[in-house]
Amino acid sequence: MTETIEVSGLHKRFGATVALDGMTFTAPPGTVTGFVGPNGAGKSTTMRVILGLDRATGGTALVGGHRYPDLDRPLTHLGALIDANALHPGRSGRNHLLWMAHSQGLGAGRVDRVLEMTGMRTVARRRAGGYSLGMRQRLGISAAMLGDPPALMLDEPFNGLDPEGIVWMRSLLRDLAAEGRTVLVSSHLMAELQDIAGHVVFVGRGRVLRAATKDSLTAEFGSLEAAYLELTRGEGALR
Ligand SMILES: Nc1ncnc2c1ncn2[C@@H]1O[C@H](COP(=O)(O)OP(=O)(O)OP(=O)(O)O)[C@@H](O)[C@H]1O
Repeated sequence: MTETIEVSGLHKRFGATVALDGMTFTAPPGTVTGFVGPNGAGKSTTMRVILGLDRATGGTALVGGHRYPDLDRPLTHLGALIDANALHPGRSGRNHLLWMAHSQGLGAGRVDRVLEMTGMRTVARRRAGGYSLGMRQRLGISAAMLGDPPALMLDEPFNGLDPEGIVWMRSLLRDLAAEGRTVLVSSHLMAELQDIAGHVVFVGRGRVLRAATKDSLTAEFGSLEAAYLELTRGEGALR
């Protein structure tokens, strides 16, 4: 079960704004790949293009060699957490997952297993509208894990988690990568990635500034935070 996430030469504009300007990198199996850069660098747009939610004007985005929209039962190839708020507030967390599972030919047993894995079992029958951001993030991870996919792509998964949740998320991501999965994680929190990332892709203004192993970056700059500050200097203007 290995599925590499590969983006090559992605271009995307929103009107006059260039969101992606030749974005190219690979997230390999068996490691956490950190995807980092200032606000507006193009991280979320890249993830949305990979999922087929935004259409690039050029380039390719492949999961295990295939375009995500072409995959049969896509949740069994790539699990994604893009927007933890994308929930029907009146529906329970469990019903939200049951509906997703059904669309992929997966049963209620798998739903209960992922709810257990993310610590959501006891609150899963409550209305999702009453969930804290941390609970919504955990439900989003549950959804991403539904199809037991070999690749995961998570946009800011540490957002809204309390310290216990952050420790839990770190060890979950580390374990998922240790199982051989591809784990692509965007974050602004270099301290969270320092311990768990094997590779880091730094981006700014829609393209890659540097992609390297965490060890080589730490050897060169001292820490990921120092690497971030050096590599993204001047790239941070909100666009
Ligand atoms: N739907 C949209 N309409 C117009 N512009 C957009 C849209 N989505 C993204 N953009 C613009 O594209 C650029 C890249 O945005 P994107 O959200 O991909 O960056 P990001 O790296 O994820 O930022 P952040 O760290 O703030 O989440 C920004 O200039 C943003 O304003």
